[in-house]
This record gives sequence, C-alpha cells and structure tokens, in this order.
Amino acid sequence: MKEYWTSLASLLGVLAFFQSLLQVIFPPELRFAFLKLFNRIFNVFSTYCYFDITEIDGVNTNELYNAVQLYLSSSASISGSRLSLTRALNSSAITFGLSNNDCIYDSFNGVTVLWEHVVAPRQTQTFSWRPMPEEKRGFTLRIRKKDKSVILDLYLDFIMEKANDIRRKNQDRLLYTNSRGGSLDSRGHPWESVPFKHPSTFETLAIDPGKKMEIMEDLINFANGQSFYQKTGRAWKRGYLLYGPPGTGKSSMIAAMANYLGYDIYDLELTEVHNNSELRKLLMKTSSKSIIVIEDIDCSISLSNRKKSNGGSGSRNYYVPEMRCGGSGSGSNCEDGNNNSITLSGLLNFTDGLWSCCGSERIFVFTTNHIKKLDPALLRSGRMDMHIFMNFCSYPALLILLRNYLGYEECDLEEEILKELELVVDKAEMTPADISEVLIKNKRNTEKAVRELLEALKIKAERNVKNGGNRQKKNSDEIEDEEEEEEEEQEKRALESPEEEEGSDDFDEEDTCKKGGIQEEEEKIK
Ligand SMILES: Nc1ncnc2c1ncn2[C@@H]1O[C@H](COP(=O)(O)OP(=O)(O)OP(=O)(O)O)[C@@H](O)[C@H]1O
Ligand SMILES: [Mg+2]
Repeated sequence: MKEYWTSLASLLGVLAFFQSLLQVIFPPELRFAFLKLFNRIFNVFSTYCYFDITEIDGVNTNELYNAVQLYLSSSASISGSRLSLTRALNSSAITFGLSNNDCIYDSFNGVTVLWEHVVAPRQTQTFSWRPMPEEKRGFTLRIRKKDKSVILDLYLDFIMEKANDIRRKNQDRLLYTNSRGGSLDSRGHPWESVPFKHPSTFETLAIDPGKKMEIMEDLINFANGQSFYQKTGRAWKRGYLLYGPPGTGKSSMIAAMANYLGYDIYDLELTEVHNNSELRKLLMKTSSKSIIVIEDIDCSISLSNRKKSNGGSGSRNYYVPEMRCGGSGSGSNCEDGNNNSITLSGLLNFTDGLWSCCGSERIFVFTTNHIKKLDPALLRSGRMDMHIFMNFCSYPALLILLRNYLGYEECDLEEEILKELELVVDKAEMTPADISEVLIKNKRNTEKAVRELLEALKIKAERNVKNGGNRQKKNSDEIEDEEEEEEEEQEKRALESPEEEEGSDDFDEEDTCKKGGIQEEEEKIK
C-alpha cells in the first residue's frame, strides 16, 4: 500500500513538472492559440457539429431557447429520468424540462440528434441595464454533419411551431379589453388582460344542431386553412356577424368559439377608441389565433348614412355622414378629415384593409340586435363572411337546455310533455336566456321546473297569438320609427350605390346562416 502511495506521489510530481514546463515554453497567448488549433483539428475530424442556443442573446431573451425548452418538455416528460418542473404565469399546466447539464436524444425525419442543457455560473457580471440571471443557461444541439443541411432549418421551424402549440395548450387563454382608453401600460401595450374562463362550449350552446355543426365545421376549416389562404392570396382571417334578439346566445357563442379553437379574445370597446389611428394601433397589438369582438356594433358607432348621426340613443356617434365615401368598401381609401372620430372607413380598414393582415389566423366577430341598421359595406363577404341569426329558442335547442340545466335526456321525459313542449315552444318566442331563468329557479325540483316551463311557454304563446306575433318591439311608435329609418336608409343607399342595393343584405329570420364567398371557393378548390 505504501508503495502505491509513493508511486502516485511521484506521478503527480512529474505532471506538475510538465505543467510548469508547458507554462514556461507556451506563454498564455500561445496556449490559447494552441487550444484553438486543437479544437479546429478536432472539429475537422469530428463527425458532429454543435449549435449553442443561449438563453440570453446579447441583452434580449432568445426566443429559440424558450421554444426548445418547451419543445423538449413534451418528450422529456415521457423519457427523462431527472426533470425540472415549471408552471408559467397564467398557466394551469405544469411543464417538464431537462435538468441542468442533462442530455436527451430526439429524432426528426429519421435523424437522431442530441440536446444538452448546459448550465454554468455566470462569471463576469457585464454591465447591463437589466439584471442578468446568475446562471448562464443554454442548449447545445449536436447533429451529424451530413444531416445538418438536410434537417437543421426544418427542424428548428418544427420546434418553433410545436412550442407555440404547447404554449397555447398550456396557457390559460386571455380576455383582452381596451377599457383603459388609448393609454398604454408599462410595456407599451394598449390592451389589458384577464384569464378567460367562460364555460360556454358548443355542447352547452342551445341552438339547432344543424346550424351548430355548420359553424363548427366552418371554424375548423378556417383554423386548418393556412395553405388554402396562402394559395388563394387571401389574408388568413374570417368574419362572423351574430345577430338576433337579446338573450339568444350571441356572447355565449363567442365564448364557445374561443373555447373550441383555443383562441384569445380581444373585446374591443369602440366607445373607448378616439380615432382611426388608435383603432389601427389596437389592431396591430393583437396576436394571431385570436377573436376580435365588437359587441352591439350598432350601438357603439353610427355606421350607416342616417340622419340621426348625432341623435341620442344614449350611445356615442362617431360617424360624420358627409365624410362617408361610398358604401361598397371603397371607403378604405378615404380620408376622414376628422382626427377625433372613428369613421366607417376606419372600421372597414380595421377589418379588411392592409393593416388587418398584420397578423394571421384572426377572426372578427361583430354582434348586433339590429342587422338592418348596419351598412352593407360592413356586411359583405370578406368582411363578415358568415351571418349567423341567433333565434328564439327552438324545440331542439330547448332539449339542449333541459339536458344542461336538469340533466334530462329526451327519453327521460314523458312523450306527452315532449309533444306539448314542441307544440308551444316556437309560438312562445322565448329566448334561451328566458328559458334558462325558469329552469334555474327550480333546478332542485326537476319535475316542477318542467311544469313551470310549460306553463310559461303556454302563457307567452297565448299572448303572442293575441298580439299577432311578438316582434320584440315595445310599442307602435318604435315600429314606425324603425320603418321610417329603414326607408330613408334604402333611398340613400340606392342613390349612392345602385348596384349594391341589388345585393343588399336585408336578412330576415330564414336567413339563418349566410356563407360568404370564401367557403364556396374553398369547396371549389377542394
Ligand atoms: N343559445 C344559448 N344557449 C345556451 N345558453 C344561452 C343561450 N342563449 C342565452 N343563453 C343564456 O342566457 C344568458 C345570456 O346570453 P348571452 O349573453 O349569450 O345573450 P346575447 O345574445 O349576447 O344577449 P345580448 O344581445 O343582450 O348581448 C347566458 O348567460 C346564457 O347562459
Ligand atoms: Mg351579448
């Protein structure tokens, strides 16, 4: 044993001697050059090449680093033995990550690569305006040299895309609002956001199943239509107009759309926007995969060439009639001449102008209780591609509400009651909101709930028959007013753009789902 220690000590002595000799022969500059040379020779003969992706790129966060971390989290969760766990802000999901200085193999298009998560303490604290993390983190990607040209670009694109998907899935969606007016937050953002938790889905939405399927298909075609939109040279966006009486589920439909596609919602409050350029800035700050909503568009802005532009329905009227330029959408090129108002042309630009394409995969949804008050230019295909009439509660919709609120399937109810409900529900012209109220009131006593609902429907139906149909108008004055307005509007439109009058969007209740040109073109192309 003693001999062993003696020989080890002499070996160490020899090593120390050679090291000091090297230091004498090679001064530090020479040593660095020698190491570089050695590295080069090693690289020439190595079959691999290495790519470093550092967390901080200069002073900015490297997006690719975050993307790789997320991407690897999907494979690490299955195969890693030591993992780090994180939960991001606004996220309800936990993501797995590679531990410090751990490696993981991944394969793409049949090529195997190695990822190493390199973490080292940061040595010299360089001057920076913002505090830097204490550790220097990065990923090193090792690829065979022969595979580099084949997969590198594709692989990195794939990682970015996959990371975006994971981020969207993990992150709770957000509901944005511009209620702060035009003021910006500390990051220069005009939108405020809260987590979006609305429980409405297409399953809970009480509308006719056929219409529901049609809308869902349209949404999915849109979300999967990137190549179609690229091929046809169209901006990847789609507009939906939801119209119908209050309480028929327009807002619930928007929430269901967002939940179905996993999109964020931007709830645009037009009364808080002061002019067209502010509107454009808001648009520029929206992200892709989002729904931009303007609720009750007829109330928040005066959008047709009506006399009452300064009239007092209680809402702000921004639109100055003399400044309107054509109703067919050519308005997008017009000057409003007034910097302190939103004009129709500003709104048309917002939905359909060049600026509307500054992001992709965006849906515009407008809601209104009075479709006839809207300018046809706003409703044309390409702006509002699909017009969805949200009607009073029909029999199939009623069955959905009974299932939602009372847990009743169709077969759970007596045939006689079903027949009575079916007979009376259309005549009653009650909204799903009204019916929900009756059901909520008695949700603990389901039989009583059905009885009371039937009673309420019968009373309403009888009243409607007596009144000759409930058109949701409160008194005859209101009806006359609206008719007058309508006539004036039509006259003006006819004078301004005679061709447009022919295809005027005068939707009645049969006009449940009007598809725009996009879908027809999609079908042709398919
Ligand atoms: N079609 C529907 N399916 C399920 N629930 C509905 C439906 N319509 C209305 N409701 C219920 O009624 C309430 C009001 O609905 P919602 O706010 O969606 O109506 P709306 O059409 O947007 O009304 P408004 O025109 O006044 O904005 C919702 O909380 C929802 O629970
Ligand atoms: Mg609403």
